[in-house]
Amino acid sequence: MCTSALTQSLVRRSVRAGHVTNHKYPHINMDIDAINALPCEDFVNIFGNVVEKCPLITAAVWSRRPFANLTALEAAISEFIDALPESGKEGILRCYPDLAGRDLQGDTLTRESREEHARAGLDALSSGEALRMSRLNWEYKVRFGFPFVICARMNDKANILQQLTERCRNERTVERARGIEEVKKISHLRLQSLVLPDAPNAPNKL
Ligand SMILES: NC(=O)N[C@H]1NC(=O)NC1=O
Repeated sequence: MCTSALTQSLVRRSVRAGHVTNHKYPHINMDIDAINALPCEDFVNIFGNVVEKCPLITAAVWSRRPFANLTALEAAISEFIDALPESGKEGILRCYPDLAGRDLQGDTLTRESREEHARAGLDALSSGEALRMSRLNWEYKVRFGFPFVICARMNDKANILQQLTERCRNERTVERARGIEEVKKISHLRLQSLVLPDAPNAPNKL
């Protein structure tokens, strides 16, 4: 297991209701004070995939400590994203894998994304659904130059297919903003499940 996966697994196992010992730091509790005290490397190991494959955002936000609470940490991530030029926002969208795409088939999704796919039933599509999803994802990407992004944990596969069909008809600026809204929803749930693993939407409830 790589350091990042190990740290995340330790934190998931050891953090309960935001106040239980983190095994990597036996002397501290992983409440907001403990999060604020993390060195950058560990902060990034734990929170680096809150925005998919964008640990740079986590490393940048680390310098905004101390955070009053988890909401403040989430707000710092959102503000960082909002301050990016449009090309930066599109870059973030391009870091997300296609839903039910090549990474799912090749088992190369990140842990978070794999759990989100499973939550929406995207790992169990019929061949007809898989074909439709693949065509629409391709059509969307050709039209906009970035992949369709939606918070899978807040939708089921039927809903995702419907949204994908409808959103293909939008203007590029509308879709860029819409995609970033979805990125923030995904980040919110990822943060919650890291720090509050007993939350109703946490992946360990699968
Ligand atoms: N393309 C896309 O929306 N991907 C993502 N959505 C989600 O909830 N997890 C992802 O990886």
